Amino acid sequence: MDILERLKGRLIVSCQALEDEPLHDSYIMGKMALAAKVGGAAGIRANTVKDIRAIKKEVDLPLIGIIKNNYGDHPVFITPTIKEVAELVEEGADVIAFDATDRTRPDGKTFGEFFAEVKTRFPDQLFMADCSSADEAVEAERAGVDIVATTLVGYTPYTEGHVPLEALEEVVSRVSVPVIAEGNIDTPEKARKALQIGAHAVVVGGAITRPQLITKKFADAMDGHA
Ligand SMILES: CC(=O)N[C@H](C=O)[C@@H](O)[C@H](O)[C@H](O)COP(=O)(O)O
Repeated sequence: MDILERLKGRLIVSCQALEDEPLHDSYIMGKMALAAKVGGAAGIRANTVKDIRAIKKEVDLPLIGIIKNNYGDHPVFITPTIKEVAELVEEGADVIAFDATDRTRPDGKTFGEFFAEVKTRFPDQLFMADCSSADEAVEAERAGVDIVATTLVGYTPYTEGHVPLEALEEVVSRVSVPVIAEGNIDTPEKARKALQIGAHAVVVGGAITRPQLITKKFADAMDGHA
């Protein structure tokens, strides 16, 4: 069965902890991925070569790889240049995701220029476009990506406050490639709703793998009762 077929209608768990997060450790991300698999996840999304290697030791699920790289304070940081793409191809990531927003990248390229170069160099690789709007998803499809995702809805200045599931609905109505719902899907109900809207699969991160955020939800809800 091909990768997209294996992910259809299923949950993908994003296992990420950046340097400033309590669980920043590749061993822990490997175990998070194992816990996700035991719980029924069909795929994993992971950041960095180190984490991908640790996760592959624990699970044999389809993997969406990214490399978050900060070039100064440039706002495009999810797999921003072809250098990070090449590293992920080398690691054998099943799908490679990258920022596909309508913003110039740290090396001065537009998304279109970046992806044309990527596709020429790695014609057989599956690619997923992390978008913030339906217009960007349409543009990414036109450029030739295999999957579009709502990962960055609300994270660009021009989508601030946009509701992820509403954006998903618009994306689904305007593209033909599979759409992955990702970003602020923080309840099982929202995940199911995303599939009903027409998402091919759903990525959940923080609500499963960032315990500091989960704890805060409880602590906040209990505030004022001590
Ligand atoms: C905006 C950004 O940097 N998003 C990142 C993309 O890889 C991750 O930090 C998110 O955790 C991931 O997209 C899953 O989303 P959520 O954790 O909301 O379920």
